Formats: sequence, structure tokens, C-alpha cells
Amino acid sequence: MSETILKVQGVSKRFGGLQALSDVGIEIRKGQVYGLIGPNGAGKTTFFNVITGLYIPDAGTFELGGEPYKPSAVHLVAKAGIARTFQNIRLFAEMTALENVMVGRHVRTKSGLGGAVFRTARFKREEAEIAARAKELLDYVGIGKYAEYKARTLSYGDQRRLEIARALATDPKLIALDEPAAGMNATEKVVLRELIDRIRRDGRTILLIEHDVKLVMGLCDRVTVLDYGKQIAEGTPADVQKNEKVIEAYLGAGGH
Ligand SMILES: Nc1ncnc2c1ncn2[C@@H]1O[C@H](COP(=O)(O)OP(=O)(O)OP(=O)(O)O)[C@@H](O)[C@H]1O
Repeated sequence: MSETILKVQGVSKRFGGLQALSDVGIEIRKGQVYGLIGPNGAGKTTFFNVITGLYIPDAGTFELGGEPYKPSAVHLVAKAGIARTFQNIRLFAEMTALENVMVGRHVRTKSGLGGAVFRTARFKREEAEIAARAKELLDYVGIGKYAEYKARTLSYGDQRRLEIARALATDPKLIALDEPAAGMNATEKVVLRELIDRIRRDGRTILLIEHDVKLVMGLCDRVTVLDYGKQIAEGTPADVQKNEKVIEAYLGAGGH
């Protein structure tokens, strides 16, 4: 069996009187696409926010690539090797597509602020390499021709792909996609599906929150289902779909 990339155990998170997550754990192996699904308010985004250092959990242990890690701050999590996209796209709107991806790559560069201020030879060489790599990534996600366009001028689907390119630029062990198909039309979803499949084939590991059940069932190797902060099922898409608790949770929530 392939190596474990992410192992999370016993995650709990409370907001005032609301138990948003209770004792949630997942294990993702290298090369898997792992789905996190559940009705609205089930705790999916909270779980993402915990593992990516946006929320401090009340309990939980975390291992990334076999090493313990503490998701205490977003930049440290990115350095440790988890990159994410957001449900509500978070790009630098006034920067070009290329610059947005270059920002992602800076997580892995060596020249510090001093290099940037004094524009050392090493800094300039590194910048040129970063730009070249960023362009490659834009081509990879299929929006290379928009490299010099401001992010805000791209279509919704292309902005989502740009977010994926930026996440890939950090060279992550795990890429976490928060509802990547939200707001996409059917054609865009097909293209997205192909892209996620390609990212997996190229050896990456993906954690995915997604409402589009068809996309989840078609793409994911394993799925965890949350409901009211509790993990009610874990397994292959086929197993999970047959699970009574899952059927009930979805029907109870209006069957979305
Ligand atoms: N910062 C916060 N403060 C207080 N309550 C919060 C906070 N973030 C999330 N919650 C609450 O925690 C619960 C889980 O929310 P969460 O956003 O994680 O669900 P979700 O499964 O991602 O839902 P959706 O599918 O609608 O995005 C909800 O009841 C939500 O209102």
C-alpha cells in the first residue's frame, strides 16, 4: 500500500455553543483523490480551515508525509506542504495571472527580503526561474494565454484554475481544493475533472470538498462524509453511497 501523506486524528472544534467538529479523522495515501462531503454546515470548511492553520482546533493530531506537523499558521502549513484553494476565490485581483502564480512559488524560494530589496544576482536569477515555472503551470491548467491578464478579468472558471496553478506552485505534498466546481457550468466541470485527474496522474495527492456528487463519485478514491460535525461514513464512493446514515443525512438536508 502506498505511503500515507496526511493523517489527521481526533479533530474537534467548537464555536461557542456549537460543536462544529467532533473527533474527526482521515488518512490520505499518496496519489489519492480524497473527498470530503456532507450537507451544508456539516463542518467541511471548518475541517479544511483546521488542517490549513486558519482555525486552531480544540483537539487533534496531525502528520504530513510521516512527520508530525502543527497547523498553527497558514504560512507554516504551506511550507510544510499543504496548499489550498478557497470556496470564495482569493486571488490578487489587480495582479496578473502570472504574478499570482509567482506569489505561490515564493513559499519555496531562498532569497529573503534582503535579496528582493537589493536585487541581488541570485534574486534576479531566482525571479526568472519562478516566472518560467509559473508560466509552465498556467499552461498546465490551460490558461497560459492569459498570463498577462489581470486576475479579475478572467472568467470564473479560469480564476478557479488560476487558484489551482497558484497552489501547485508551492510544490505541495497535498493540494486541498475547496469546492472547485462551484459556479461552473457543465463544460467547465468536464475540463476541471480532467485537470484534477491529470494532477493525480502526475503523482499529486488531493483533498477535495465538493457538492457535486457526480464529480465526487467519479473522481475520488475514498470519501468521508460529515454531518453536524461528526464523521458518519468513510470508504469508497460506492460504499458511502449505499450507507443508510449518508442517505438519511442528505435526504434530511433536502437531498442536495
Ligand atoms: N468562524 C466561525 N464562527 C462561528 N461558527 C462558525 C464559524 N465557522 C463555521 N461556523 C459554523 O460551523 C458549522 C460548520 O460550518 P462549515 O462552514 O464548516 O460547514 P460546511 O460543511 O463547510 O458547509 P457549506 O457546505 O455550507 O460550506 C456551521 O454551523 C457554521 O455556522
